[in-house]
Amino acid sequence: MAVGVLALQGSFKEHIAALRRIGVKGVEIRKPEQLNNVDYLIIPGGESTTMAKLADYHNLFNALQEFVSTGKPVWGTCAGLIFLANKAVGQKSGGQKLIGGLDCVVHRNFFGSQLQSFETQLAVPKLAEKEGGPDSFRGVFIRAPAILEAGPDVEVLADCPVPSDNARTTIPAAEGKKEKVIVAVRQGNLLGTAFHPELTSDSRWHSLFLKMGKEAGERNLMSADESHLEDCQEKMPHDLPIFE
Ligand SMILES: NC(=O)CC[C@H](N)C(=O)O
Repeated sequence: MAVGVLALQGSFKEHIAALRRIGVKGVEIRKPEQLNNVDYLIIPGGESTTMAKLADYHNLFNALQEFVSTGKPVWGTCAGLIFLANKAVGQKSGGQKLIGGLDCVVHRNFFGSQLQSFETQLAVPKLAEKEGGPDSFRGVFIRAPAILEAGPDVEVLADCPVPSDNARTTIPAAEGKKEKVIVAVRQGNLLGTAFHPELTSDSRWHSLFLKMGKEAGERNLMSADESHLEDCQEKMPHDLPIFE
C-alpha cells in the first residue's frame, strides 16, 4: 500500500523523497479517484490559497473531506496544516476553502513574510519518546503558520517561543501577548506541523505518521517493514538539512 501526497503545488516532491529515504513509496495525488488507492495522505506545504483554488478546480474538496472522515492518517505540513484546520485567520479577503477536521485555529502567516522565514531547534520530547533520537528537532519555518488555539482532543507535540520583540511576527495585538505558539499537533488520525520536516534528513515525523496507520488498526500498510525503517533511521544522521 502506498502513501498519497497531494501534488497540486508546493513541496510534494520533497515529501516523496523523504518517504523514499525510509523505504516507503509515495504516490502523487491530483484526482479524487486516486485517493481510493492510498491509505495515508500527506498535504504538503506551499501556498494554501493557491492550493485551495487548485483543489476546487480539480473537484478534490469532497474527496479530501471524505478521506479525513474515514479515519485514515492525514498529515498537513505548513500550508497543509492550514488546509486541515477548522478555522484559519489572517487569510486573504474572502477567505479560502479549508478541508477542516483539525480542531484548531491557525494563523496563516503568523511568523511573517517569506523573508522572515527561519530555522530553529524545537523541543520535541513526545516525538523522541515514540521515535527515539534527540529531544530536539530542527524546525524549518517558511512563511509559516502557527496554531493559536487547539481543542480538547488535540495533543500538542511541539510549541515555539514567540520572539519577545515580535519583530518576526505579524500577530495581531491580542495574540501578541503570547509567549509561545503551538507548531505541531495530533488529533486522532490527523497530524499537523507548521514547519517542514521533509526539508531535513530527520525522518522521525514521517515514521511517526506511518505508525498512526498501524495504531488505527490498519496493518501491513507500509512497503517497508519495521526493521528496515529502524535500519534506515540509524544510518541517517539527524538534523542535517536536505536540499534536493
Ligand atoms: N510554507 C508554507 O506552506 C507557507 C504557507 C503559507 N503561510 C500559506 O498561507 O499558505
